[in-house]
Amino acid sequence: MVNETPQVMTIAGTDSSGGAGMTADLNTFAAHGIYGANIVVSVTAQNTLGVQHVHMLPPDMVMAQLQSVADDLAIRAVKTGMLGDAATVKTVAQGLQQFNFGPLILDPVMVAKGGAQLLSDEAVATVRTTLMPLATLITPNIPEAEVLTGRTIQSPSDIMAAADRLHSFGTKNILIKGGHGNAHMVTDYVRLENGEHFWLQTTRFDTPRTHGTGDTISAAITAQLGLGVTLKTAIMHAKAYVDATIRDGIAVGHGHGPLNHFPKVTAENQPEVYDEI
Ligand SMILES: Nc1ncnc2c1ncn2[C@@H]1O[C@H](COP(=O)(O)OP(=O)(O)O)[C@@H](O)[C@H]1O
Ligand SMILES: Cc1ncc(COP(=O)(O)OP(=O)(O)O)c(N)n1
Repeated sequence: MVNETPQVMTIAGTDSSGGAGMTADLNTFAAHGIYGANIVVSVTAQNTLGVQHVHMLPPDMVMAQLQSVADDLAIRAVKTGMLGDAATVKTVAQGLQQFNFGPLILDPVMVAKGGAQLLSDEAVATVRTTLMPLATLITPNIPEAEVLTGRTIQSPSDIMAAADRLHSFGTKNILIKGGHGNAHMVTDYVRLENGEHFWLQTTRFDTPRTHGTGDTISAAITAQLGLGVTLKTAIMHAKAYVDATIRDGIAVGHGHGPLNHFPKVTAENQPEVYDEI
């Protein structure tokens, strides 16, 4: 008898250039040796220069995909990426309550690196009220954390206050990603359900080839959870992995280029961990 292959799932939009969204998620799952199911909510015409067109799938088609997977597969962890609009957010929340797909990693994708809006303004409140209470972990970047909390973030204490506020919306664990800006170091902040909190710091790579970093770290966490590690270990592995995907880069396109989802991970990729910064 063959042991069941571990399975995880992404609920996201496609990226025709293959760098972000569902492709980044599936490549990340494959790089971790875990099987990935995929629920498509939107199709984007997109390249490394920007997003040219977005087509949302009807909510009943999203629900039909969720039903099909639930009827047959054994999903151990699920992540959401680009969800686009309030109707889709509501449908996904309904599906996640109806079916058991394991822990939810909520990547609240709002704006692509090129500036295109990937979540409508009215959908932000829906994410807050319907998905955040279901999520095991939310992974906003700084601008997304500002929108979700309604507060400006300018300092480490602002980041910690934002994490507390995000926690008050019902999400158990928080990872605020620090890729935006141009400081010499990139610093992510983690606040866990047990009250533990710490900063993860790595050297910033001075490169435009960072398309899909947010998708990739959240997919790596999802993959690790599917493989059975603790959330803290999953976050540490995922941080080292995303660092390697940038460090061991590839040259594709003329703008914000994609990552190398099959990189060499070395000791250099391990983040420094600080209780305070
Ligand atoms: N230039 C960079 N060098 C090193 N790490 C980066 C760089 N840009 C982003 N990261 C890391 O990639 C992950 C995703 O961060 P971020 O870019 O803020 O997310 P998003 O893609 O959602 O905007 C974080 O762990 C962040 O620290
Ligand atoms: C279809 C789709 N989904 C998500 C994104 C944004 O991905 P993210 O990982 O947040 O990365 P950047 O584009 O900001 O690097 C996208 N562009 N398209």
